[in-house]
Amino acid sequence: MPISDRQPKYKRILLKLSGEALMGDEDFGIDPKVLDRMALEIGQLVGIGVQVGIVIGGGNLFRGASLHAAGMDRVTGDHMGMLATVMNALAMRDSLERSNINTRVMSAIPMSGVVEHYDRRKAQRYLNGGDVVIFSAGTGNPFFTTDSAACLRGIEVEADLVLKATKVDGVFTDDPVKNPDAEKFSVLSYDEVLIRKLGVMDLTAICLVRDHHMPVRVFNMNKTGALLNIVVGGNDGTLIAGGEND
Ligand SMILES: Nc1ncnc2c1ncn2[C@@H]1O[C@H](COP(=O)(O)OP(=O)(O)O)[C@@H](O)[C@H]1O
Ligand SMILES: O=c1ccn([C@@H]2O[C@H](COP(=O)(O)OP(=O)(O)O)[C@@H](O)[C@H]2O)c(=O)[nH]1
Repeated sequence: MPISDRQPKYKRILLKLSGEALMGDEDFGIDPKVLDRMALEIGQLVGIGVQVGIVIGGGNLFRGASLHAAGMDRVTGDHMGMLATVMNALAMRDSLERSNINTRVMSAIPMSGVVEHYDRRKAQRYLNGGDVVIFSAGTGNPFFTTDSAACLRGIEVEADLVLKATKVDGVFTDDPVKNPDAEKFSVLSYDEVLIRKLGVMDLTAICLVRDHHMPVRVFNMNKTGALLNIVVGGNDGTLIAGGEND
């Protein structure tokens, strides 16, 4: 049976796309080819009835910590980083809508006339109606990351799973980009991620999902079809879930 004919395992997911993933092979900015490929894969989920929320990062444009390292005030840098995520969200919406996928962009920072202000109940209504909802501007607060925003929004809108799309195949014993001997985990508890200091997500995000029992799957977005496969019950990447409190 083709995957696209299979029943989804999850009704509602929250997909975290890093800003860097949108760069493709470029050093900065957005590669429209990458956006269109992502739109195609997201459209496959919508096509089998999965409700999709998305949080996009901004690391392809600005990161507060890097701007601060270069001398800028940290909060100003974080504001720039959050605005960068809104630009990415607009580009993603454009690509999704060109693929005939109804898409809403909400922002944690009010931006009247450009995008809607984030409203949880409205977001849930849009998701129930089959629209893709992109949650932009992170949490709206400095000193947080879009990984934390993805976990927060996933918990708030009662997603069944947070999916973190990365450039690597999952969570490893060490950064696989730097250490070719690193080994991949198929399943990990939240506490193992914290105790082993596995750097794939920041600690704030991991603590949040642990406290609210939200499962997270880390997977490689460059593998065509991996996203759809996971949503129909496949085991691509690494599942972070469970532990003593579950
Ligand atoms: N233990 C680990 N397992 C997997 N990836 C790790 C680990 N430690 C660090 N990383 C790095 O984390 C990155 C994934 O995080 P991501 O949010 O996509 O990147 P970034 O933080 O650069 O935006 C991977 O590209 C990988 O290089
Ligand atoms: O709740 C948030 C989310 C993001 N950011 C800022 O936005 C930047 C871009 O987000 P992130 O680094 O998480 O993007 P990604 O790594 O996913 O591309 C961050 O570096 C922060 O400066 C922030 O201040 N608060």
